Amino acid sequence: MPAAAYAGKPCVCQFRRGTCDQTCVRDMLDTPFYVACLKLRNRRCLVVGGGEIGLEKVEGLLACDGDVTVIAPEIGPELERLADEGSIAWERREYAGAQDLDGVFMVIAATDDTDVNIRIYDDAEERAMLVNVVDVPPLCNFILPAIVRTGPLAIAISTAGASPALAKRMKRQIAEQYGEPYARLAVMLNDARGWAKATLPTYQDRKEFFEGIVNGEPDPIELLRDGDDQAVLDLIRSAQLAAA
Ligand SMILES: C[C@@]1(CC(=O)O)c2cc3[nH]c(cc4nc(cc5[nH]c(cc(n2)[C@H]1CCC(=O)O)[C@@](C)(CC(=O)O)[C@@H]5CCC(=O)O)C(CC(=O)O)=C4CCC(=O)O)c(CCC(=O)O)c3CC(=O)O
Ligand SMILES: NC(=O)C1=CN([C@@H]2O[C@H](COP(=O)(O)OP(=O)(O)OC[C@H]3O[C@@H](n4cnc5c(N)ncnc54)[C@H](O)[C@@H]3O)[C@@H](O)[C@H]2O)C=CC1
Repeated sequence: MPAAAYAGKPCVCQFRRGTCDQTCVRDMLDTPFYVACLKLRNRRCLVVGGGEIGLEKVEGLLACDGDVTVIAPEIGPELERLADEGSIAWERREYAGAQDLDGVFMVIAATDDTDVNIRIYDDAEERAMLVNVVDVPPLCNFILPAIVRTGPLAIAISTAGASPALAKRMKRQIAEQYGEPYARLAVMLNDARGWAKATLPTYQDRKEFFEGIVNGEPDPIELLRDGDDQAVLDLIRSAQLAAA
């Protein structure tokens, strides 16, 4: 019986392994994913396919300052607008093969053609580069989490593919709990990092300084929730005076 995810469309397992026995679905839950935060600025990120899903992926990459190229014979109006304004490069053609991956850091395949998606995965794996074929776990060497992003804070939620719908629900709930005040506190503490490195001699001193503020009384998050940013700046200032 084919995996539910592939109902009505060709199952990737059939292409790669003959008969689909849902191995790919079991593999996912047995896979420990190494979670990292990638710098995309000035790195070439390729999205193959320019429909609704391609657009979603492009927006995620642009939000992280990726240098984005789309390869697709046809793209949607919003992608066309992004190409016209110079935010992305559009190569109006089909995926041509491994040479399209030259100098590319990461490729996301969002075409509606399974054979093309498989080729992209194989070409990328051959080069040991990052590849995600949208919604096809066996053709991904990285998967995308749901993300709650506020200022410098990014909270990533992954279920290892078990349930993207659940990841979306958790995203809503986490966004309600950790929002603006946490992001503002992170920025304020970042402003004190230079001082701490220059003034406090050991890692232990700096750890105590930052943990003292973050976990101290009064609670800086409560102060920020009340809109009292100045009280938090004062808190940091007095911790600096006490520590120096
Ligand atoms: C493995 C992974 C690979 C990857 O694509 O990276 C993958 C795979 C699959 N997704 C499927 C379905 C859906 N995916 C979404 C949504 C999102 N999917 C995302 C990530 C991932 N999806 C990776 C694992 C993430 C993790 O670790 O949990 C999110 C989080 C991030 C993003 O895409 O950027 C984004 C929400 C972002 C947000 O809103 O913030 C929805 C809901 C919706 O559409 O609104 C549904 C329908 C509901 C449901 O199925 O739960 C299917 C079945 C397809 C089918 O049935 O045909 C497969 C394949 C399979 O299960 O075999
Ligand atoms: N639309 C949706 O809500 C969802 C779609 N998906 C899957 O994601 C994939 C993309 O979805 P959509 O964006 O809706 O598809 P779409 O049909 O709107 O776009 C497909 C894109 O791929 C391009 N393309 C086709 N062959 C190509 C080739 N050889 N080289 C380069 N580009 C090529 C097309 O020109 C087009 O830009 C599909 O496999 C779909 O099953 C998965 C989950 C939800």
